[in-house]
Amino acid sequence: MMEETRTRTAQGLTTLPTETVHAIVNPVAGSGRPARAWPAVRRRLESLGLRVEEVHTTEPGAGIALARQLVERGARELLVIGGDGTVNEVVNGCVDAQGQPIGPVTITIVPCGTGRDFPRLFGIVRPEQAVDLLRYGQRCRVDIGAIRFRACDGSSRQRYFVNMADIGLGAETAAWVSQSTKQLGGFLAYLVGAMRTILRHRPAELTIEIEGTTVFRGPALMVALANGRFHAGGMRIAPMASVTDGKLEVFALRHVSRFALLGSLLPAVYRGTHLGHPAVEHWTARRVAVRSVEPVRIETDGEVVGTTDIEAWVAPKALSLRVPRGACDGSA
Ligand SMILES: Nc1ncnc2c1ncn2[C@@H]1O[C@H](COP(=O)(O)OP(=O)(O)OP(=O)(O)O)[C@@H](O)[C@H]1O
Repeated sequence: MMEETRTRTAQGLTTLPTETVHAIVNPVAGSGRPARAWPAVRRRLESLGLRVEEVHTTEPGAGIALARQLVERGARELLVIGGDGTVNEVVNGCVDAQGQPIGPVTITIVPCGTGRDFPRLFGIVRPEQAVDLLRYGQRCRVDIGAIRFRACDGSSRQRYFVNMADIGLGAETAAWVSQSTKQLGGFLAYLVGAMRTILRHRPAELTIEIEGTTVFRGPALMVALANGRFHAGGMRIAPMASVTDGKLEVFALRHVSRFALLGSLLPAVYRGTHLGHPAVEHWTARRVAVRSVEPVRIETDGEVVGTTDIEAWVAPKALSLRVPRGACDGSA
C-alpha cells in the first residue's frame, strides 16, 4: 500500500488531501450557480473526512487577494467555485510577477460559471466532479499566458490568463455578456453576444509581431491569444492548442463583411473549421505583441481588463491543477 502511494504520488496521482481544503466561492458566478451546486459538494467532501474552509469573493477582483493571503498563510489545496473569471483571479493571486508559483499550492476547479471553457479542456464539466478529482485526480503543471496591457487609468499592467486573451470583437462580446445575458447559460449567452457585437463592431488598424518580427499590419476585427482550445462558451477557436507546450496559438481575423461573419465564420468557429478561411491568420508563438493606432479593448478569461497595446508570453507550467487521470494535456 505504501509502495502504491509512493508510486501514485511520483506520477502526480493523488489521494485525498490530508490538509485543509480552502474553498474560494464566487457567489455571483454563473448567475448564482454556486449557491445551488456547492453546498452538496461541500457536504460530500466533509463526509469523506476532509476539512473544508470557505471564503466568498465580495467584489470583482477580490479573488486575487483572497488566494494570495491563503497561500501566504500556508494553504496547499484551493477549490475554486466559480467560472473562468474566478479561476483567473485565483491564479493571479497564486503566481508572482516572474511567472513562478508563490507557494506549493494545487487548484481544483468546481465549475459553476457561465462559459466554463477552461475546465472543459480537462473534461471537468460538473461541480460534483470535484469529489472524484480530490480522491482520484492527478496533479498536473500547466502553462498560463501572461499579458502586459494598458489599464483603464492609462498605466501599464501585467496579468495572467489561463485560457484565452482577446482583442477587439471577442472583448466587446465579453463586455456585453458580463453585463447582460448570463442567465441564458454559456452557449446561448455568448452566441447572442457575438451576433449583437458583430452587427456593431468596426475593424481597427493593428500590427502584430511574433517573436519580434512583424507578421501582420492592417485592419482586423479581432486577435485571439489561446492557451486553451475553447472560447466563449464552447467555440472551438484553437483546436490545436495545448496547455503544456509552452506556446500560445495566435489568431487574427481580417476585416470581412458582417454577412460573411454571421453566415459562415461564426458557425465555422463553433465547429473548429474556420482555419483555412482566407480571413483567418494563425501563428504559434512564445511571445507576441499587438499594437494599434487607437486603443482597442482586451479581455482575459472573459473579463475586460484594459486596452492595447499589448505584449503577451507564456509562463510555462506555472499552475498546478488537479484534473482527471490522463487529462494533463487538456485534450479531453
Ligand atoms: N461578490 C461579487 N460581486 C460581484 N462580482 C463579483 C463578486 N465576486 C466576484 N465577482 C466577479 O464576477 C465575475 C464573473 O465571475 P466568473 O467569470 O467566475 O463567472 P462567469 O462569468 O459566470 O463564468 P465564465 O467566466 O466561465 O463565463 C468576475 O469578474 C469576478 O471578478
